[in-house]
Amino acid sequence: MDACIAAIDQGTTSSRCILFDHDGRAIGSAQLEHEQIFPRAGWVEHDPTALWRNSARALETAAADAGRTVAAVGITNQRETTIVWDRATGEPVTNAIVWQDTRTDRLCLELAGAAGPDRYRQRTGLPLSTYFAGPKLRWILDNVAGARARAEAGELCFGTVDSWLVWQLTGGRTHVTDVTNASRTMLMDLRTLDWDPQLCAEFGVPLAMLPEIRSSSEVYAEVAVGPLAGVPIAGILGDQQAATFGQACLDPGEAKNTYGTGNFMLLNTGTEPVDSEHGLLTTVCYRLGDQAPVYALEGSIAVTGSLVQWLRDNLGIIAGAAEIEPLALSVSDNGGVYFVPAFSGLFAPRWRPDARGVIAGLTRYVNKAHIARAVLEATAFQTREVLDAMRADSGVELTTLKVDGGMVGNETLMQFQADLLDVPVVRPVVAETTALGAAYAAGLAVGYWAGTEDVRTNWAEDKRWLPRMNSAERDRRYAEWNRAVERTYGWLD
Ligand SMILES: Nc1ncnc2c1ncn2[C@@H]1O[C@H](COP(=O)(O)OP(=O)(O)O)[C@@H](O)[C@H]1O
Ligand SMILES: O=P(O)(O)OC[C@H](O)CO
Repeated sequence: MDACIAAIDQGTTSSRCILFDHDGRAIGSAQLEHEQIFPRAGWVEHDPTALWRNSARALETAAADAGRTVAAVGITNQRETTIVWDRATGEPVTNAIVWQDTRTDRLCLELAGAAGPDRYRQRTGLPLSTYFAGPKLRWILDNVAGARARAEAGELCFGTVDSWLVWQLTGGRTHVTDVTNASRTMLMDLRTLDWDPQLCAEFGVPLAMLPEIRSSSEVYAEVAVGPLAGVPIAGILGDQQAATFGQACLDPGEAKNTYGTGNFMLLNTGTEPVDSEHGLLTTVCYRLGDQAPVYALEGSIAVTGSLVQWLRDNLGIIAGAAEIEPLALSVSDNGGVYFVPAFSGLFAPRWRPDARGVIAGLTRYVNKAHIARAVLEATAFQTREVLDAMRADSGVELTTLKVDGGMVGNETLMQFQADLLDVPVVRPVVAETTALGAAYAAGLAVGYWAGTEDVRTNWAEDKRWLPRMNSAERDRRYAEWNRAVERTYGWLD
């Protein structure tokens, strides 16, 4: 039987492994959820050992079930989530601090100083925000007993989840990351693609604890533990960059939007970084071996699918995510309700750490179905803000928006999205584009696929939603949304 490529997708809510064949079709998978740990308001943690254990188990299970030879392993991961571990024992010094965690809000204000949050934007492409790994790493060094001294003595390693998984897969021999993940730390110079010693000094991060930055597609090492020992690890991409690659957005001007825990729209801008003046991030999209890096503009939204989970877990209005669609459709509109889920402040394009969530427009008339509708609409409205910023920064007018992620099974949301953007929304046959992108990166490095033309050829459309809302209605609703967003501002000092 033909060999296949395995992709580990270590995400915010679960770890999965998907196996792909030459046509880019999924031929097997396994998935395990892990605990979301909320020790205090604003704090979000994961147990690093659970992330590794679940990823390893998913890899082994998927490979055993498929019974095919695995030619290479690719890794894609929730980005920014920060792990520090002991170089000798592999023991984490504390839980992983997750990208959504806001404990570093005051630290970010201090680091910004009089220069403000855009102090490092030119060099890193990022505003100073709790979102990124640099401030989280600084927090660990400042707050975990003995961590700074041990880091300075070279005893500790830092990594985003990709680094952590490679370290574990190689039995502690290989400490690497790829350019896409490194570009989310605030410690890498976006143009040299290397750690910036001055930035590291300003963040108080010893260079000795940082992984080596490599491309997104090359053989880094072989798996050294478990039944897949000897298989090359040959691709690493942050999950949103992987989805962009898996969606075959390989030319400047092509974009995708992923609807998962949060939403992330990435626009390929080619081999030069484009500075954003409208609240987007400049990030590395991918780098294949020693080819020139490809950059992207990114609009990151912290809370979209996780608002559906919140409705399920915190309010109990639905028992499962799929129930939101029939509930929302049981009423003809949102009843005047707008739900702005600023649970971690607001990310792109507003970057308002002082904001907190608001449900606006409540009256005695409103019921849970209106709230469900407002929850779905919140994802589409936030995406509209990001697309407007993309347009303003790049001048690109998208002819279609490629979508993927867990929420795109929700047809009501997809139709509303097309209506609100006035752009057709297109879902591919393989909706697991994140894992697919990592598989392509790994498969290209070992010659399983010949070149990026294969990525393009394998992409196929499944369904398309065309805009059908009139512009007056679109403008009215968007104006109401904007009024609701303004009411979230200034809740925190
Ligand atoms: N039918 C649905 N309607 C709305 N949201 C959904 C639906 N199915 C799943 N979701 C949401 O999608 C998210 C899961 O998407 P996924 O891409 O697997 O996330 P991640 O990779 O961030 O873990 C969850 O937050 C869930 O609430
Ligand atoms: O795990 P996901 O799919 O929600 O992605 C999280 C992002 O990488 C955060 O930047």
